[in-house]
Amino acid sequence: MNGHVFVIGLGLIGGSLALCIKKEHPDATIMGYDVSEKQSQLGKMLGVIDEIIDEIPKGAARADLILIATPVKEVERIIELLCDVPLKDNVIISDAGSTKLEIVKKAACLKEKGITFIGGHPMAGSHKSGVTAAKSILFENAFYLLTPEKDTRIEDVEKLQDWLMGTKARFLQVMPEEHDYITGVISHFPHVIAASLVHQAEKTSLKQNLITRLAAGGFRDITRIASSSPEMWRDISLHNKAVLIELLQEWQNEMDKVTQMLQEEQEVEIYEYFFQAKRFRDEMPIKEKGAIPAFYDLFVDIPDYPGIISEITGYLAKENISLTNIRIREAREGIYGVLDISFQTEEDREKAEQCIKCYTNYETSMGL
Ligand SMILES: NC(=O)C1=CN([C@@H]2O[C@H](COP(=O)(O)OP(=O)(O)OC[C@H]3O[C@@H](n4cnc5c(N)ncnc54)[C@H](O)[C@@H]3O)[C@@H](O)[C@H]2O)C=CC1
Ligand SMILES: O=C(O)C(=O)Cc1ccc(O)cc1
Repeated sequence: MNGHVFVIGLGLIGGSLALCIKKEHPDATIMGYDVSEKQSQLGKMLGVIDEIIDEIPKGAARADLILIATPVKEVERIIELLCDVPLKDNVIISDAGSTKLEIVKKAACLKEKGITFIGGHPMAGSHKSGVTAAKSILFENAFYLLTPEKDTRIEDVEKLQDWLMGTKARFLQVMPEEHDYITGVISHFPHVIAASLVHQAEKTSLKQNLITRLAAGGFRDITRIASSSPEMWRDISLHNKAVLIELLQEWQNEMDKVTQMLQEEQEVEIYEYFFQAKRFRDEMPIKEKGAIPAFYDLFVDIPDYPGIISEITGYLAKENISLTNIRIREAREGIYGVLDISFQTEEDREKAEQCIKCYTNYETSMGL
């Protein structure tokens, strides 16, 4: 397709969407605006966008497609602004926010002006932020939820999907309320729990300093998402507070039951609690994209001695496994470091894990 695409918010998601659109529609002009000049400059330097826009109205007036990929409270403010500026009659506006109900409500002013707004949410991403983390394969095979209204023209939904074809995502239409409940359960609530586990570890580590040093494996996996942008998650939590409060109440009731099972040493019930959780989780299509992040990173605990990186990359090369990036993430107590190796596919990551297990005794994990 030919035309002007205006991406507002050049972070992980906005940058990745821009790359996907450029790949599929090389004749399109991608304009980008970010409140942070640094992100805009980086976006241009990395070839994520063709043109930097310095004020939203300037880009909006020329756009055939506007994609808003800022934190969700900012999405609302930007929609308000777009309601008051000149736009092309046939422009399509969409967003990538993790919540939909408040955003779709806010977009009523666009509808009054005869402008098409279709809520969107690509269900893949990561705890990383910023345009430098953007990549065109981020959404491949992931679900991409759209929330058109009953009277949204089918041609407009199709046009939006055509623009977004390069994501190679699977589009699915849902109602905004339904969207916020589902993502509340599978994404927003787990985020609150991950943050709470980290808080608990921090508090307890004041009394017992071995806690942070020994926190690895399961703790690392279950809390990886707590390293995501606090600004983004503040906004998501406020937008979806009704769902989150309901889920927190249910969770507290369940934790009361677990407390009771432990106090009364109810062996059978405790076994069942873990068994039923394992059964349901094992049946979930959790390996599919959308359920897990699209960054195929493998973390390897490595001893701190010269030549360790070339030793590991040597093993991977021997097995013909290509990596896309490698860096040391942290050094612990001057003894261990964590090597963060990124791969193009899940298959490569799994092969690498086997390879490192085969050649070394170093511990590996999928999340930091
Ligand atoms: N990170 C993830 O895995 C996913 C995030 N989302 C949603 O996508 C949106 C963007 O998230 P990320 O790209 O991860 O965040 P990010 O932090 O990487 O990027 C957000 C960008 O928006 C910019 N920004 C903030 N306010 C702005 C404003 N008023 N005008 C212009 N730019 C502004 C920031 O400077 C930043 O560069 C959020 O709404 C988030 O809920 C959706 C799917 C996955
Ligand atoms: O990092 C992860 O595992 C994520 O779950 C990323 C993510 C964050 C927010 C979304 O709305 C969708 C996906």
